[in-house]
Amino acid sequence: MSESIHVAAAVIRATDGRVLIARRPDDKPHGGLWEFPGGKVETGETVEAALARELDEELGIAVTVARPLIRVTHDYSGKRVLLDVWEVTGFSGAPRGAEGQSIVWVAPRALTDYEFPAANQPVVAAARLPDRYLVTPQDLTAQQLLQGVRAALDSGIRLIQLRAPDMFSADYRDMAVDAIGLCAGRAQLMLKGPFEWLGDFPAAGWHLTSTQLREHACRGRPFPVGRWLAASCHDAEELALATEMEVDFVTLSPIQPTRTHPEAVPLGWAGAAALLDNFNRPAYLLGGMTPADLPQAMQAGAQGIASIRGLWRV
Ligand SMILES: Nc1nc2c([nH]c(=O)n2[C@@H]2O[C@H](COP(=O)(O)OP(=O)(O)OP(=O)(O)O)[C@@H](O)[C@H]2O)c(=O)[nH]1
Ligand SMILES: [Mg+2]
Repeated sequence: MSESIHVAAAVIRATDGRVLIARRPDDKPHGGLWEFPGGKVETGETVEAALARELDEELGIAVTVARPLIRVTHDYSGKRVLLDVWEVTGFSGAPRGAEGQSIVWVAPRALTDYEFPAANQPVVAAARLPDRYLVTPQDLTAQQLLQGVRAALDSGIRLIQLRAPDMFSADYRDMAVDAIGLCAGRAQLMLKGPFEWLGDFPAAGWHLTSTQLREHACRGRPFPVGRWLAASCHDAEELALATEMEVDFVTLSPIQPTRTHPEAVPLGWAGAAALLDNFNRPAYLLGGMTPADLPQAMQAGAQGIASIRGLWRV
């Protein structure tokens, strides 16, 4: 396989959450499309150094805080590009189009209104997703669950999976309607349930079990891009199925031993990092994770952490 071109790119985030994008000059490859500022890593240069140099050259800013966000490999008709994307949350200077390019600050959900090069779809997903994914605990009443969801929203949680494997279907469906109402405009709710329910909750995203993934992956995405689709993965084979099904993001588990699945063999940090190295979409590490694990999860190539006990406040 040919060497890929290593590119450092930045999702630059303002304190209000908006993201900076730039329009590629007409005379460059993918001219006229929008991009995350950045450019090619030079020989002997670290990615972080390349990122700092490119953002100085292209925008006239100096990076002070950055974290790895996502690495995406893409094949542009024979030319392989490795987009090494960092989230920049601290910088000095006021960004300007130093090479004459237009720049614009965009709310994360509005990023989908802009046209990016083909490699960027998972990068746009990563830029829109938070670093914490709350999964609700089992063995609670609907009232306890909704109270916990309210508390989570107040604590800043923006992505929630309504998991209640022991609840009767009718009760789960009623609770889902209430949870969708609570989350409206504040957080993205992901539901879990049979495929037959997909059409019943259009405001909610869908989180597939690994069993559903194995069963349905060959048929591709069950609904178009624009509504969030996620899947639970545990190994390379399931990650490959998630790619085949074109999910927007995954959970990868278990990282550490957990009470929910005591029989499962943990992947460990190194195992997770190795799996994510060959995976091109945002992934949340799950299994014994707490917010204190966020830096290490990001170093392992993850979007962040997913957790039940580590993020549940009541
Ligand atoms: N910076 C950047 N490059 C991207 C993105 N998406 C994407 O496919 N690319 C591709 O990555 C490669 C790097 O491009 P670049 O043109 O920014 O490189 P550069 O700043 O070093 O420019 P130069 O070659 O004119 O010196 C190009 O093939 C470009 O199309 C993106 O979001 N940001
Ligand atoms: Mg560039």
